[in-house]
Amino acid sequence: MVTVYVHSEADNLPKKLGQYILNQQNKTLSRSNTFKIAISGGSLINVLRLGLIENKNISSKIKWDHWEIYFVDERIVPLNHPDSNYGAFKVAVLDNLTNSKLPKVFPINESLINNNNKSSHIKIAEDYEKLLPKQLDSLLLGCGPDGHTCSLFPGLKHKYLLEEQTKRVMWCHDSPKPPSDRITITLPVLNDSVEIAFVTEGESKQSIMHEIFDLKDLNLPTALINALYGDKVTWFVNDKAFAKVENKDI
Ligand SMILES: O=C1O[C@H](COP(=O)(O)O)[C@@H](O)[C@H](O)[C@H]1O
Repeated sequence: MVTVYVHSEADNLPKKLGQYILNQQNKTLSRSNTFKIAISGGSLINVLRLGLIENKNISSKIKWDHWEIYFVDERIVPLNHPDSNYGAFKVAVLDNLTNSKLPKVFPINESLINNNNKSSHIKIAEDYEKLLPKQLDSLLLGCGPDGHTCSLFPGLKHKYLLEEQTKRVMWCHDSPKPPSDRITITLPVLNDSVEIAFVTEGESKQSIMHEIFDLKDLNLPTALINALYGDKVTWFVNDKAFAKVENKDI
């Protein structure tokens, strides 16, 4: 069963998420030297800045030099492009790390980008798959208003991504949300990970939260992940996003 934390403004969702990540870090580093985490783009990035950089109580306890940071999905654009998930994370978080204890960060190989070239897109996905460890300690995911997460989109056109059982990273083409070409992790990576957290805020997510938590529509990648991996899934949502969910006793 999934765990859901619903936060009001005063509860401070970024602080709660920061505390959760810190606990994951400490738990992992008590048995290993490296904390391997994969993050999303979109609205999550600003929550990470607030929770891990601005919150000094938490930031002082983050052992960045023991972190390996990967991306659950990435748009196939140069790393300094405004649509790059790595680029957004760099500006919001990495550029604020002032001491020498920096994490190892694994962006896509931008030298492989060759515009509109199908085989180069596939190569970028294959190259990223080689970088990914067998097991990630923590996955931090977003949820789009259409129920997508990573670049796993609902609908027949993108079913090939959700159905993939072998490849761990795939090229997502014709993304309904621009940019059109992306790479994304697939379900085997979610299956192998230790913990999964979703972060969702705002009114624009109200309808989709109802579809995920009340209707449990398994055509939605997010609802499917709840059903498949519920025991290791935690949702951090704010009260605005959760306002239309009827079954609040999850
Ligand atoms: O395109 C993307 O969207 C999702 C959701 O973003 P959000 O801004 O609605 O939270 C994000 O998780 C994913 O990484 C990103 O590439």
